[in-house]
Amino acid sequence: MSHQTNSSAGLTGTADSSLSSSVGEHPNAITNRFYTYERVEEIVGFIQKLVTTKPEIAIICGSGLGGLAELVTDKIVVPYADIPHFPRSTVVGHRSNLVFGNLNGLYVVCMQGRFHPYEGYTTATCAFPVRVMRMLGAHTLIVTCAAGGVNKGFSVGDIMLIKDHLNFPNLAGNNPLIGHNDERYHLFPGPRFPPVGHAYDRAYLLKMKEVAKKHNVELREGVYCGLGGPCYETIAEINMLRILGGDAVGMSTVHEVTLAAHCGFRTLGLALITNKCLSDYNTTYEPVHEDVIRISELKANELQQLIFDFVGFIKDHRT
Ligand SMILES: O=P(O)(O)O[C@@H]1C[C@H](O)[C@@H](CO)O1
Ligand SMILES: Nc1nc2[nH]cnc2c(=O)[nH]1
Repeated sequence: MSHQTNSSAGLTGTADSSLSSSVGEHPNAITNRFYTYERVEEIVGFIQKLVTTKPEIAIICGSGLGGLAELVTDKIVVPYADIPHFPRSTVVGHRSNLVFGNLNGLYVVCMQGRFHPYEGYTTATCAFPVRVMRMLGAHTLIVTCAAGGVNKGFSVGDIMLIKDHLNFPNLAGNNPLIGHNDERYHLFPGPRFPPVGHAYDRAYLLKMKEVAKKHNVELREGVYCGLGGPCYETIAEINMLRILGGDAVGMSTVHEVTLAAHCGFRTLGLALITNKCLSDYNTTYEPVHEDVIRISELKANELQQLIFDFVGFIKDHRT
């Protein structure tokens, strides 16, 4: 099964000329003109021919955390390469599959591999699968990521509940919602000016703390800083993030959660602290991606157990 995909289409502006507009030449506007309502619908329709059960939970697997999808039973694996118009993951530690199946009693869809702006994708392209998963029927998003520990009290291997984020690309005028606000998403018509103050669901956060307690896992809680990458941070940048109230730093998540808030997902965010961040000019240690993957894989079981139990909670408390 193979379909002609055009992963760069969202970047290069090869969208239909009929969709062109005299405004919005920002790359995200071009992406959003490419990933139109019809195109998202087409992708959803394609997937629904292969997967007839509606997923309730959408899970995005961070670097080295794709093993989460292995917990799913009665799996249907749909490679990104087979899905029309879908981008590909190009980063070590990220596969390129949507994995559907049962997780602790609920039907889920896992993104086994995400897209990052440093791969050359716009933040809108990176985040658009969130809309696909919402249109497939999911109401809850569990987003996971690897991150550096900005908070000096954090240790490598800690799991941090994301209570809020600092979205640096957004602060610099790069938001995945730039472009036409298409109100045809009638199941989840996000407003032109969406609030994101409660993008991370408070009740979910509290529930995850209970789940962790049962497993004797001490969770951290904090603010995730989303930067563009691919460079890890300078010492001055880490010092700045600390002053701004950041606890962990990464290169993903914030654009996904922005789109999730727009389309009405309830979101739980978990960051695995895979490395310390540079703190002073005498430190010789620098973060490397190999360490990020190694620590993620080492801690994956613990994170998977927490998510497995959390999904069980959602199942028992569905309205
Ligand atoms: O995809 P996530 O955010 O889990 O991965 C982080 C950010 C970079 O992709 C990579 C750097 O090591 O890890
Ligand atoms: N930006 C950033 N991303 C990461 N992903 C994992 N560790 C790090 C880090 O230290 N900085």
